[in-house]
Amino acid sequence: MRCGGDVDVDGDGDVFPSTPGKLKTWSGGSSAISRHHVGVVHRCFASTSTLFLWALLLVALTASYLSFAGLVDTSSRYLLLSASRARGGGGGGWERRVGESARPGAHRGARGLSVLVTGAAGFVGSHAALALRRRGDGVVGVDNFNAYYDPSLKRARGALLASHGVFVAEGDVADPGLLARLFGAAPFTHVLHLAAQAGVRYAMENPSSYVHSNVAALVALLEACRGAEPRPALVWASSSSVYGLNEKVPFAESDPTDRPASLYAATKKAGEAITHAYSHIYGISVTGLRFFTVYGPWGRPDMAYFAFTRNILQGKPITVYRGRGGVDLARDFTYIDDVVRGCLAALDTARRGERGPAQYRIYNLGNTAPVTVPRLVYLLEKHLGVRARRRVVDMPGNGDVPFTHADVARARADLGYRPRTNLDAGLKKFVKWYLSYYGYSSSSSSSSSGGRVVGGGAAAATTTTMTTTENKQQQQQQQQKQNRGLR
Ligand SMILES: O=C(O)[C@H]1O[C@H](OP(=O)(O)OP(=O)(O)OC[C@H]2O[C@@H](n3ccc(=O)[nH]c3=O)[C@H](O)[C@@H]2O)[C@H](O)[C@@H](O)[C@@H]1O
Repeated sequence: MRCGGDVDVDGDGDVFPSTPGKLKTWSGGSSAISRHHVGVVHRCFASTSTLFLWALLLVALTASYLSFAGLVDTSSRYLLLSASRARGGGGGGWERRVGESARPGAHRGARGLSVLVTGAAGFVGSHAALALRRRGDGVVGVDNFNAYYDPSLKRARGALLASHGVFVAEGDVADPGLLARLFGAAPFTHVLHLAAQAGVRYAMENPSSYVHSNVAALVALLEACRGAEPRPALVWASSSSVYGLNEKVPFAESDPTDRPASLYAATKKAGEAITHAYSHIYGISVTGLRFFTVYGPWGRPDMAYFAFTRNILQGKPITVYRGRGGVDLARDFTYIDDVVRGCLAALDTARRGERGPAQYRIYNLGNTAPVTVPRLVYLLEKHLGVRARRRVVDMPGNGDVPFTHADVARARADLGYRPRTNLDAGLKKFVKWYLSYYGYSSSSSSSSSGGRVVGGGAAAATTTTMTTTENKQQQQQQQQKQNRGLR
């Protein structure tokens, strides 16, 4: 029995009992119920004006509840949105900037691609993003600017992209919220996925970073791609390291890749399997590019050619690994411009939105001319004009492989890929850039750990210790050239 909601349980004068069960315990006999009933009815409905007041109270309570619920809903949505914006480094204009940067140019000859480049502040990513922008494609970058190597170098690449109108969103590709915002803000036709945890030997120090960046982030990206409208074609960076302990040379895409020598290689191999599954199930066009030891200006400080240069200039010894039986190690060192051309050709030839099975391709992008590590050191000495202090040691069991050598027949046939730069010419360009960026004695870029620059290493204008006025002028001219482009 309810009047305005409740009945007095304890008979202490409270009108509103809390539960029907309490009503039962209270109702000792029919007369009691009846007496109480009558009393309550009497108290509740003693007059019409009381009834009217209760009705008014009810209406007011309901109205205030509804407006409070609406307020809670609105404000929680607002808070969620704010949190997600903060994560994406955004603000009011974030979506607008993504949209503008993603829009292809309208000039004649433009291909009209709209490309999301992950790892855009990285070595290959920054070059590829700028090359796309230069030919008129829409480009948006994303990068987490992590500290695997000197983040100031990544910031400098990012600044260069910004000066060419490429917006780089700061965040982790493994964050589905960030990806949802990016895909919500622009209709990307292609994704060039270059974000990764690179480096073969660092996997022994920090294995989980490889699982996070090379596996979890890849899956997050594929999930975003499959839900995107239009659905973008994916071109991504695999690695020559997938050939692992393979001894047949040159390495062809059809060779077995089931004996990885490092966790890095294993995660890249896993990436090939994962992208195949997504391509098969969801019909996503996928192209995996196996890069062969890419080097060049604006390169990665953790790689041998870069770390050797730094040490040679500082008069520090370099460690040259030697293979079993004293055999020199060799790499199919590939110049950055050749790799970028391969990336753009892969994007241009990716088929999207067709009926039938989705395109799934794998290509080697190498130089087809392996060079030994001692020869690399000799070439660096030549271009730097400084003798290296070598420390030759047996190759430690750290995931390294003795040699790599690409067969690029497939890439040549399908992508028109033809590497043009030999190691001598490429290192000459690298050394020129290095000296213009760091100067002849780059003290602040010197602290290293496992070949990684841990701190310092900003743009030439702030870090060089060049001594002569002539050098300073030369450096300023080179800096101006850099501001016009990466190469
Ligand atoms: O091609 C690839 O797939 C890989 O190429 C490079 O890996 P790596 O070829 O090992 O390149 P470096 O680390 O620059 O080493 C080049 C050569 O120098 C040797 N090395 C390296 C470091 C050192 O201190 N001394 C030394 O002799 C290595 O053993 C290797 O033979 C990249 O670091 C990987 O991210 C990439 O995926």
